[in-house]
Amino acid sequence: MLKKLPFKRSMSTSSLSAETLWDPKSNIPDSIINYISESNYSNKYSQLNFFFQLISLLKQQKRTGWINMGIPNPESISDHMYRMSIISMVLDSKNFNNNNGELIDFSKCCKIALVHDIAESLVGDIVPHDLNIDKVEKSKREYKAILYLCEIIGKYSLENANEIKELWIDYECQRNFESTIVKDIDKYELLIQTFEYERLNNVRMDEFYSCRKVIKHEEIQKLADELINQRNEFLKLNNL
Ligand SMILES: Nc1nc2c(ncn2[C@H]2C[C@H](O)[C@@H](COP(=O)(O)O)O2)c(=O)[nH]1
Ligand SMILES: [Mn+2]
Repeated sequence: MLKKLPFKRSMSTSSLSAETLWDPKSNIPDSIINYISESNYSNKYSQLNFFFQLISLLKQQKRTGWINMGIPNPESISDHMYRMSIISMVLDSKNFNNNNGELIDFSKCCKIALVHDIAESLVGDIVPHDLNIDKVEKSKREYKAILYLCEIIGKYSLENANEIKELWIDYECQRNFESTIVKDIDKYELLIQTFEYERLNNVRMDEFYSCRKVIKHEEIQKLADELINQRNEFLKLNNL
């Protein structure tokens, strides 16, 4: 169950590193860099304001999967994470069983949903099977990006920075029950959005439904299957 980061990680957090030539700072657009001179970095509030400007990149960047399909006005990365956090708030924990009787912390699911793609602010939204960037390089870049983002937050609150970093690693390594639920929600949310774009554009995008087979938790399988039934009705009605 415990999956490791797909690259070597030394034990002590202080010397963690992800060997890649890619540098988070090189991906910060001039629109942000130009308005924050080095001198303004002096206090913790300017650091936090800088971090919040970096989060804007999640609101601005549209999800690559939709761009590649030519979907007009596609959702952003943060749109995706927002609905995932709402789904985490609504799901009934009584319908999830982690086999060892522990209570599932859905507020943790909510937090994981909100941070799981935060590194994409600087790395970008890389689609599965991207021919230019393999999974290991993607993970290294995202890990370097989360360390960079949390270093900035840490200038204001080391505790909160560490929480965000650990929640992100929870998801990346799927190292607890909550993160496996959020992984399922990530796929289910993609299905919801796919069906919505199919209806809006009167097209079918079959390839996105392949993610149904990796949804593990029965409650989310039920939600996904109900959505797919509705989608199949839509395809029939519209001869697609
Ligand atoms: N063309 C496809 N794109 C896909 C598929 N599954 C996900 N995606 C897209 C959606 C996002 O743009 C990006 C990754 O999303 P994460 O939430 O995992 O960061 O890839 C697919 O089957 N086909
Ligand atoms: Mn995601």
